[in-house]
Amino acid sequence: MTTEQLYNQIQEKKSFLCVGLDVDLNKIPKHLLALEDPIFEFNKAIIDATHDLCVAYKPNIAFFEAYGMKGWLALQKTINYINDNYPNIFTIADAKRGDIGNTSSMYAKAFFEDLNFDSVTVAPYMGKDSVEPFLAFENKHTIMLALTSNEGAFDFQTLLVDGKELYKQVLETSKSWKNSENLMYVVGATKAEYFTEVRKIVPDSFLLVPGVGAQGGSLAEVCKYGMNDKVGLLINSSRGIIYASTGTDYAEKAREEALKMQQEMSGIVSLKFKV
Ligand SMILES: O=c1ccn([C@@H]2O[C@H](COP(=O)(O)O)[C@@H](O)[C@H]2O)c(=O)[nH]1
Repeated sequence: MTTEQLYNQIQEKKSFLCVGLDVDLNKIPKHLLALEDPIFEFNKAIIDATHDLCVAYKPNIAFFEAYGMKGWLALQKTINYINDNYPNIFTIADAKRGDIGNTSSMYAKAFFEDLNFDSVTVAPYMGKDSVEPFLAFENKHTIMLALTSNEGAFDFQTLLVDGKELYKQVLETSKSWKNSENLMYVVGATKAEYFTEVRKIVPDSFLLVPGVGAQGGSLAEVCKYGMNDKVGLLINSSRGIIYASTGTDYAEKAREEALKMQQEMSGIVSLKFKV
């Protein structure tokens, strides 16, 4: 999917919501556990209930890998279900990969070719040759960790390197890499006050923003400081949506939570673009 197609979706749906699919068998409604593939059935119901309110889905790969072969199969069925039924929706494999170039190429093939995700999250720590293999794929996107939503982000990401915070160095340096137009960045919603600085360096890039909902970040604050002329944000909520209820009404309640976020986004988009 191109960024233009993603932007068209945002305009059509008046939403820049990304629903995170972090499926934990200890948290899903108990009646699903009797089914052959509870993870997929859970995801399918959530996707069917929210697809018109969001523009992206972000399965976090850890939640699938944790269940071995069954988890990997559920991931494959989930991504195929989205691609077959809702092909306009942007898909993010939240895998936080990155290794020596030779290995990164194989990670990229796994997520872009085999599973056919539109994007994958990548850690920048190993530098240029660990990220460029992901960038080589046309119309696929590499979402690099810049300033993460967790407390530990302050351990390294805000340290000064040659007088500049490390996350700023990461943003600036990555712009010089081959096919850098295929980059997007993760910036946590819990650090809304940093968005102005981020936008000075990457004014036009899409930012994937986790940390609203369960982690307490504010959608309004992120939009105030982080939105660009094409919105430029994908706001993720996982637990706040998918675990809105642990009863048989879980999909309905997930829809209600997604709708609340979409309505807030719609208000912001209408105000900003006077539509
Ligand atoms: O900085 C980051 C990067 C990734 N994440 C991931 O996003 C979701 C957030 O889930 P919530 O339930 O909405 O808190 C989860 O998959 C994280 O691994 C992040 O939170 N922060």
